[in-house]
Amino acid sequence: MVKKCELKTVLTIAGSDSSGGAGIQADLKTILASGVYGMSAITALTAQNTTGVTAVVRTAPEMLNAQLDSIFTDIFPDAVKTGMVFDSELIEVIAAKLKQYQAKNIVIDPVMVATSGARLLNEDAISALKEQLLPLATVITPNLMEAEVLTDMEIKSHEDMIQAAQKLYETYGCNVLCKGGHRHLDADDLLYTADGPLWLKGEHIANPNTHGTGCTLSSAIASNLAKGQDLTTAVKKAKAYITGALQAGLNLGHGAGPLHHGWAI
Ligand SMILES: Nc1ncnc2c1ncn2[C@@H]1O[C@H](COP(=O)(O)OP(=O)(O)OP(=O)(O)O)[C@@H](O)[C@H]1O
Ligand SMILES: Cc1ncc(COP(=O)(O)O)c(N)n1
Repeated sequence: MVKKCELKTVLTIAGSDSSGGAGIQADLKTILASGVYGMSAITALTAQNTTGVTAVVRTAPEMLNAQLDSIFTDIFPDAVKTGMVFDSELIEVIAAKLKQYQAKNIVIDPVMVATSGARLLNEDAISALKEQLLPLATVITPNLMEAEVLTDMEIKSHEDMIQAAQKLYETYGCNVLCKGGHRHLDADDLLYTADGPLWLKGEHIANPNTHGTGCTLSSAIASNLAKGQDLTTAVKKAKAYITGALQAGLNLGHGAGPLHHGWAI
């Protein structure tokens, strides 16, 4: 007789990256490395590698619906993260299912464009993302460019990051982690909650292999929330995870390569 084992569970709703560096694959690696059980609902298949995306096929809305029903009616996730959601029809399905099943600990990574330049969210889906998904989030994790699009502001300084995060917090009623990975002098992220702004300081690591940093960070936050950590602890530990995964210096592929998951093992 095998002894019973309990694990917390995380669902990622995102696109598949055939090279394993971002999307569903990065999410599941991070979730596993965090000691949590991972599940996936795939929004799109991408043919992609470290140099770029060559093809995208989106999942039919009925199929995304069916994946979400299968998951929520059996193994209820302790946390959910969303990544590439691609278009407004898929966003509608996701928002409806998150509401129907009263999902908790929702981390929304408002993925818009891949590091390599490919669009992962249709231009006309930005309003659906804002109106339907962001208000459901426990925390949203825009990078600087995404925060600019969502706030219609130019973000250059630390002060701009605070203003943008505050605007998002007030408009959508969710906590905000504004990521500073694209800053050149540092990699300071800003967490904005009911307690106001909190800087998570980071040194810029000179590693060109940053494919999937955003996916990894949001999955680590979701895993930590699933384990019962409060948001600030979850985000601080996720920042430590991404820093270690970048410092490990994995070097694969001909372009911006993937991260080293399980670097601490
Ligand atoms: N070169 C770096 N040095 C240190 N930390 C970094 C670096 N690049 C990214 N990070 C960290 O990685 C996390 C993800 O931030 P980033 O701004 O890269 O998100 P993103 O653009 O959404 O990621 P992605 O490249 O997957 O789209 C943040 O915690 C950020 O500070
Ligand atoms: C399926 C999928 N989801 C997300 C990203 C963003 O990651 P990055 O900005 O590092 O390319 C991606 N490239 N592919």
